[in-house]
Amino acid sequence: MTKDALFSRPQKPVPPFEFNASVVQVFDDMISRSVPCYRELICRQAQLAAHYYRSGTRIYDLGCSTGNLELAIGASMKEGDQSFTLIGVDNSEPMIRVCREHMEKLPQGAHIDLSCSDIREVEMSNASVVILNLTLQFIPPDDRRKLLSRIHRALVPGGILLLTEKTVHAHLGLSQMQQNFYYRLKAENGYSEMEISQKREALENVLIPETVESHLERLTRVGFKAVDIWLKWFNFASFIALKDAL
Ligand SMILES: Nc1ncnc2c1ncn2[C@@H]1O[C@H](C[S@+](CC[C@H]([NH3+])C(=O)[O-])CC(=O)[O-])[C@@H](O)[C@H]1O
Ligand SMILES: O=C(O)C(=O)Cc1ccccc1
Repeated sequence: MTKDALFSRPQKPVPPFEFNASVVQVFDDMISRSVPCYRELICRQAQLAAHYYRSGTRIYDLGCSTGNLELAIGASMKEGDQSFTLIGVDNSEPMIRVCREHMEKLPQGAHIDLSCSDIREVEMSNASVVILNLTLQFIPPDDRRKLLSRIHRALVPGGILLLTEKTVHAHLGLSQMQQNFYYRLKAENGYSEMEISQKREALENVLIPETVESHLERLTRVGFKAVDIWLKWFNFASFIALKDAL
């Protein structure tokens, strides 16, 4: 795994963050050192996907990156010896290229289609599971409700959305405390003050977090009947939203 040192040297100015070939090359190191509980997120969301998957339907992984969830879902399904159909979508061509290489490791029975597209444009239907794992935060806020509404419509009865996001808190003091603990985690994971500061600048207006309350309100408004927060770490939250209350 290539170590992420993309922000270790001074950049003047720091360019806006993008999922280009340089980021893809260090992505697995970057995300595992920058997202708290990342391995837990991958493992449990894969198990949840296997639990709720219905034969004859689809799983959509929106913002699939290098395919970590695809591989974990394959492993979880293998336990139940299920074949499944998964559509992975990402608009970064280098990401999809690496994801395609990783799909070679999937067990028999996995039917994976990868699409290099914008998730706001992708057609979705007959889904029992849709996953937005750290992706909605990169979608302009004005486009988020329409996307979530399309996801809700694409789900079959009993279908679920798994949504994980970086968040902010409505109370300024709590928000600052959460951010301080987050930057402490990054420092504990080996990032320098310069890397933390330059990454923050690069993500300004690129990664736009919202409050937990905003996510809950929007999920209910687009029609999800039951929502739970199954994991939370300071300024990161993972939601499971059920299309029906059953
Ligand atoms: N409009 C868009 N359309 C399609 N893809 C997009 C768009 N905007 C961003 N992306 C893609 O969304 C992904 C966000 S990373 C997801 C991690 C992954 N889910 C994982 O489980 O490892 C999260 C992170 O790096 O913090 C990147 O691959 C982008 O190219
Ligand atoms: O929010 C941050 O400071 C991050 O570093 C999150 C992140 C992780 C991986 C790619 C892009 C952003």
